[in-house]
Amino acid sequence: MTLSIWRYSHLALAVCSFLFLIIASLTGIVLAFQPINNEFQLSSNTNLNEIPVAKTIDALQQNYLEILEVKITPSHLVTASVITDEGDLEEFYIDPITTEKICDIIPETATYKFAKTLHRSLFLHTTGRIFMMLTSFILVIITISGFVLIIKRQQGIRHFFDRIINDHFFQYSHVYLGRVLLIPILIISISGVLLSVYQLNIVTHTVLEHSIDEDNLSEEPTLLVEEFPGIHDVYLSDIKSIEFPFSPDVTDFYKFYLEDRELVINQYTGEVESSIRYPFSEIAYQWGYILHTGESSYWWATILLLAAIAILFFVVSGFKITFKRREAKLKNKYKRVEATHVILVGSEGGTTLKFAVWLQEQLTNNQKKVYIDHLNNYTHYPKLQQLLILTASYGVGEAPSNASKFISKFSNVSNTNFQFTVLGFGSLAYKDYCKFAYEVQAVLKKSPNCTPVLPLHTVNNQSAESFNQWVLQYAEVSGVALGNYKRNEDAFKHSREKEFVVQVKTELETSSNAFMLFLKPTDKSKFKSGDLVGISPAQEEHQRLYSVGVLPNQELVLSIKLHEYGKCSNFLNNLSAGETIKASRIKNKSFYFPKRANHVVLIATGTGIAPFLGMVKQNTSKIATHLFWGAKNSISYNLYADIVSEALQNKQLEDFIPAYSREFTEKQYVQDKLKEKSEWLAGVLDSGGVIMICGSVLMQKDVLELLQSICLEYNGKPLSYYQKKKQLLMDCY
Ligand SMILES: Cc1cc2nc3c(=O)[nH]c(=O)nc-3n(C[C@H](O)[C@H](O)[C@H](O)COP(=O)(O)O)c2cc1C
Repeated sequence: MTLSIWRYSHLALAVCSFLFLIIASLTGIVLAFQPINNEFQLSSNTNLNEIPVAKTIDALQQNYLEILEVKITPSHLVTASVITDEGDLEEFYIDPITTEKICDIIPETATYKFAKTLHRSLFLHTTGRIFMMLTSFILVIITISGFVLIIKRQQGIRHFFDRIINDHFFQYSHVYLGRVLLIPILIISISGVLLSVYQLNIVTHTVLEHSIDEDNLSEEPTLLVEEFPGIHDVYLSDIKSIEFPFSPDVTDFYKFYLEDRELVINQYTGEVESSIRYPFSEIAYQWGYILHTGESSYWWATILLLAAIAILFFVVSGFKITFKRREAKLKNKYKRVEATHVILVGSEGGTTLKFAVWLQEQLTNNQKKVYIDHLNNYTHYPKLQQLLILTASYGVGEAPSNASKFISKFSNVSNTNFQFTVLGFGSLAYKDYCKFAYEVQAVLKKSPNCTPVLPLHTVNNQSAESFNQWVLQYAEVSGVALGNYKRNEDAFKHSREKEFVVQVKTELETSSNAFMLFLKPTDKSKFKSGDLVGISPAQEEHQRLYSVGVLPNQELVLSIKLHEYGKCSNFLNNLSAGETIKASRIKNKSFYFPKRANHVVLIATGTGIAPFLGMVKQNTSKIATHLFWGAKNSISYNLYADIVSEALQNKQLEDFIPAYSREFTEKQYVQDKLKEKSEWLAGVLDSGGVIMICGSVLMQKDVLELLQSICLEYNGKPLSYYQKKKQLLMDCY
């Protein structure tokens, strides 16, 4: 709930102000160039904090007839207003030591002037200034709410700079840049408000009143400026400007405007006749000016420039994220009161909605009267037969904002007997994997008039494969013909299809119903073990993905389970050596064998062993590698025996630990074998070792639960700690 308040305020404020933010950023980019440009054109190596101000005044008085004023610009350049020997009043940049003219003051370009007025007041005078002040203020709140959202997303301030988990480009970069530029943007916006407050005269500049006893002013002893006691430790870097005495009258003074105070100096004796510190408001204004304009430093101006560009990017990416959330619209053909099948969705980022909308379409095609809605809108459905819930988890295993009221509503609304099924969408990168879906399942299960049609099914990282597994099970129990959900093609980068020659197609191993296929690319293959290969059994058919191992001779090893009605597995099973097929590579960078690790533990069931066969064969640096493999019986092992035993002999594999579920009277699963080695596994993770899991999601779920308890018991850390450090790699389907 709190998450959505922050999110809505972040979004609502951005929507209200985005036009002004775009104007402010674009003009800010132009304005930031001025200090950078000046600095490049006139930069000198002179260090103003090494030049006593008296020395410069002395030199000026020798070189010019009369001096009116000297200014130090925020970018540390020195200008002088002087009367020249020709009697002309001129203002120019001077060398701070010789006081010779360097060049005329560079006039502001028309573009700069235009940008400045637009930036400050939109050419609308006071009204425009008020708008720009409000824009700056809104930007402060947007930045703060963004900061809170990042903390919530990263699950705590301690994890603020941790890896950003599983997201599309715009979401990822929005968070990434937000973290990097948070402080500069906060500074820009706060200082913008401050400057506007002064421009609008809400706060006025303080005029310091010096009270000097003019009757007691002395002209004795007359000293050279160099000997003035009042300024002997004042350097050019301390000064903003100096006004020179207008006449030789003792009541005309040198007026020094320093960073923190004003000094009035007797032009004869050099005594300080008055010194007044600026009030805090004036110092704050000065800082606000320097920080907002970047005029004091080339580096800061560059950061401001980047921040202004980033604000433009935030506007674009923010809208992209919002539109993505709203991409899948919930539209209904049937009314709530006539629906027999109700799909309720819990989604924050919008991806779960896509799965739900697809399911609605499939059920409608099967002549079901379907009604789809957000979980929060749960209500009475008079004809309800089946309730299908698809929900993501957020925060720390909490409900997405459109599902936060579901559990309380469920206990207050009554529906007559109905069946239900819950599908949890989540990410194993979070320690509370699909927790909200489990909560929903538990609540429904407790209710006497609800009957589950299937056990809870979870989908990691929006895996289409995993969702399709549920689709198959659901189709079977409910007797409806559902299609195959196609993954979002953007999520995976397919390369072009290429030709592969079948080297070997093994016989079908009947106890596991699996076979192996060895493919050789016709050109230079760039596959790596762990990549996926996409094969379509016929044109127009969508690709099926298989995890591949790559042998040292660049042959691809695939291990395939034959499904009775599986088009692709039958197509592949009917191949023979010498035939050519087309396939494409899908890079799977997050599932490559580590280049460096003291131990690697490989865990697979059934055909999930394929990528590991390639990995061990290419383990030339002989990293201590341990393979746990689960299957029905030892006969299933025959398919892989040659490769595994050769790797064991060559020390590319340290040990092979099989677990057979139907070999002995006592069933053994891969997690049982892992449990026997709990302490050792904890040590492997603690010392930087890597665990890789490939195979079924059901095995994956059990293994992860076990690893989680091992990590907590022995290392006092959750499994997600190691996952974030890339010590847990998974490819399960
Ligand atoms: C900030 C944030 C927090 C998340 N927290 C969890 C969590 O606690 N448990 C979980 O299983 N998944 C978590 N996820 C992953 C999402 O549930 C998962 O990506 C889901 O598919 C998103 O679906 P949606 O786009 O429909 O919201 C989180 C994702 C984000 C961005």
